[in-house]
Amino acid sequence: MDSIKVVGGAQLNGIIPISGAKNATLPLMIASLLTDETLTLSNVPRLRDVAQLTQILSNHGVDYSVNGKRNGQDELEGQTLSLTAREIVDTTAPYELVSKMRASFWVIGPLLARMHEARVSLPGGCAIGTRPVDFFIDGLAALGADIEIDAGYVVVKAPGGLVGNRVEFPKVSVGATHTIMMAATLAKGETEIINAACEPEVVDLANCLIAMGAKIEGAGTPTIRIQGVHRLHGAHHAVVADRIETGTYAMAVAMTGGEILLKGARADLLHSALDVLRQTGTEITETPTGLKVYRNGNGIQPVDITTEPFPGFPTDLQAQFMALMTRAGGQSRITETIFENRFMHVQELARLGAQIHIDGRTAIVDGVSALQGAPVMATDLRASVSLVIAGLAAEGETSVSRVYHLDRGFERLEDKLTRCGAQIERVSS
Ligand SMILES: CC(=O)N[C@H]1[C@@H](OP(=O)(O)OP(=O)(O)OC[C@H]2O[C@@H](n3ccc(=O)[nH]c3=O)[C@H](O)[C@@H]2O)O[C@H](CO)[C@@H](O)[C@@H]1O
Ligand SMILES: C=C(OP(=O)(O)O)C(=O)O
Repeated sequence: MDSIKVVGGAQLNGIIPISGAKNATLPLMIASLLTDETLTLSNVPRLRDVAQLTQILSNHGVDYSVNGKRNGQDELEGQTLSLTAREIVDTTAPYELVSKMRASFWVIGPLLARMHEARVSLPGGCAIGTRPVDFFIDGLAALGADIEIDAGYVVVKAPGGLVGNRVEFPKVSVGATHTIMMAATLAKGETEIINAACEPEVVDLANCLIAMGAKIEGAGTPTIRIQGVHRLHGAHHAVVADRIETGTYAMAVAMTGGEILLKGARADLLHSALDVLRQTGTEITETPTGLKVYRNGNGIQPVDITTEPFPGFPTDLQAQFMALMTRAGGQSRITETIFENRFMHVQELARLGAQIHIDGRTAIVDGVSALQGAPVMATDLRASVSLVIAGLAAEGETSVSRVYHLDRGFERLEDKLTRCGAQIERVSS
């Protein structure tokens, strides 16, 4: 199993290209199930989750082809992925495939909308909480589906097709918003989603669905209205920049010092996290090509944060921010409100000398003047990268094991950081 070795102490200077967002790419790929024509996605990141989802989609009958190329500076550009679901050959999404990735459960919406039936295993994904699927079930039932849970599978049927309705989520859910929005595009009549997720990835999916012929208004606000159509057609869509990757590298520079241009990054996708970073003493400037992030030798100021749905501080940056706060000049409080078990990085950061204690949903971090490198274990995707950020600033060598988590969501992490002066390498065993 591969591990990542980081020798801390180097500043980061240079350019980091920001990839297309994993969390937009996955629902966009799933949207290909809604049409028998080709959906072409550009700026697709090379990630384990993307490869995994192509397997799941091909099991349903989706043909796909991938093209990637290098630009003039020998920099890899995002891939172009063409997906064609001319015929759906299987409406079952099996446990062996779905258990590896939470987002694969979302195929339930398009399969039901197009084929009027689906049998989808209950999902897996990052072990950061119980992560139930009740909002999906209630939402699809509101659109007229009969639903049964059978031996770990959600079995949905709507023999006469789905019918638009009002769907109100008790709590904001990104995945349930994606799924109901996709299902509603082919339902009869109007669907209104209340308390919809406003995340940029929902807007990106809505834009792609609109390009495919869907009638959707209000994506990016808490109320989305979808007027069902008879069929969707093929389209070309470029995946939005990854705001979590952007925030992660911005925090890495805030940690090590230096100056980085995050090429292709968009400030409007992560205002709250950038505001917090500015309060820590990091300078962030918008430029025509991306975001410039700079921190000189001055210390890191402690800042309290609470994770919230967009436009609040994202839970997917909580672990990385905690890593940064381990070196702050004082105490900070980090409150996680989205997932009940998303502090697994705390005990690993402690191995590096971080001083953190947990009080319910809040982690209280007392900044230390130095971290010391040590062997640590990645527990989930964002936790893994928080250990890399801590390792970049720790004295000596940090070895992060179980990096397969990292490969789910960070494209060429070692390569991007090495080019900016970090001492980081993958060790295969
Ligand atoms: C692939 C992808 O895009 N993953 C993101 C997505 O996950 P995901 O879509 O799984 O997360 P949700 O937004 O659905 O989860 C938000 C909260 O709602 C709860 N909930 C959700 C559905 C449901 O039926 N019942 C229920 O109780 C969850 O347990 C959680 O407490 O949004 C999360 C929140 O921004 C991010 O951390 C993940 O990176
Ligand atoms: C939690 C994440 O992914 P998933 O929802 O696929 O587990 C994530 O991207 O941080």
